[in-house]
Amino acid sequence: MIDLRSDTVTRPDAAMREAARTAAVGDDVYDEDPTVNELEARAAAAVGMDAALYVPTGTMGNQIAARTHADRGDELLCERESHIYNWEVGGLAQLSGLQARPIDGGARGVITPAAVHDAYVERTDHRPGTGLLALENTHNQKGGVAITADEIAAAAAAAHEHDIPTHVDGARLFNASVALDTPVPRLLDSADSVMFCLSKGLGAPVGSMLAGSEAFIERAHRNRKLLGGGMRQAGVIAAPGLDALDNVDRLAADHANARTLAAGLDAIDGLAAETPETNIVLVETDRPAEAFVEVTAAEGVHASAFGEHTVRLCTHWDVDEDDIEQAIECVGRAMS
Ligand SMILES: Cc1ncc(COP(=O)(O)O)c(CN[C@H](C(=O)O)[C@H](C)O)c1O
Repeated sequence: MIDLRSDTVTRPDAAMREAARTAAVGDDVYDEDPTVNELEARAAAAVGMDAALYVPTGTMGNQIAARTHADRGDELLCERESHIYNWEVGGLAQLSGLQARPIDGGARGVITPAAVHDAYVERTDHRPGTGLLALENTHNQKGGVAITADEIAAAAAAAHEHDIPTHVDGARLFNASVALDTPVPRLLDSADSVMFCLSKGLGAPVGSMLAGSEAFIERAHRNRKLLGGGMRQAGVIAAPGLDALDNVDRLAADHANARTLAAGLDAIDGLAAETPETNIVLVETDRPAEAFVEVTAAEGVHASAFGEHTVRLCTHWDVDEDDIEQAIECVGRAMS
């Protein structure tokens, strides 16, 4: 089975397993786990922010950011098809009492300064004020679109005109960095916080990083405990994350495989796939997406239904060029 459902399915390599086995550990609730502390320092440096916090999942990282930046009853501006709005179980409302105000970011999921100004709400006795702007890079639902540093900075600058912070859901930010040949800190020039995943294309089995100012991370640390994310000897799962930070350059192979996959699928009757910007391929199919997923699974390829006639396939480090060629053949048989 060639598993292209997501890059969340990546499995740790031998080096990661050895790092986990030999990790120095301590009680991270008391900030005494040396491996977690090393990972947090390296992650902060990698994104150009003052501090970072190790969290079990990207969802928790985003939800901690929302709760830390905004107050109960605030509005959070986000893109209409963003993960924080669509795929986190209504956590903004459930966990933080926030009201999401989704903005249509168009074909590429880019929120413009004008859209920020239009959506901003000043807090009054009648209106909930805007408390946070949440951006997403790369944009998952739009097909892994890599949003440029200037586009991120322009939206964040508009938010800052209203004294609103900007959080970047950077689950795949390193994919954007590689695709745009832009250093990650440049992609975050005007952002106030970022969450990025170690557990997706970077290959770690568990974990994401939330980064921002020292003061923000101190408050986020307490909100992580509130949400049950205070961990003990977490060095065992954090150690592979240190390896993951050394894996960034290999993302280019995932992007090349995605381009090959998209071209191969686009040549199959009944399918249409645009050239991907990163590791996510969106395929429009002439049959219901669920039916496509079912028949391709029977032929040995796992994909994800991402819309009525839209299927998502993600490349990642457990899939090589031969797998991609095989996947194209399998889908061709499924469509014949
Ligand atoms: C942009 C973005 N931000 C946050 C998350 C949440 O990360 P985790 O909670 O799964 O670690 C995801 C995971 N995305 C998963 C996937 O793509 O298969 C599913 C949809 O939740 C994401 O794509």
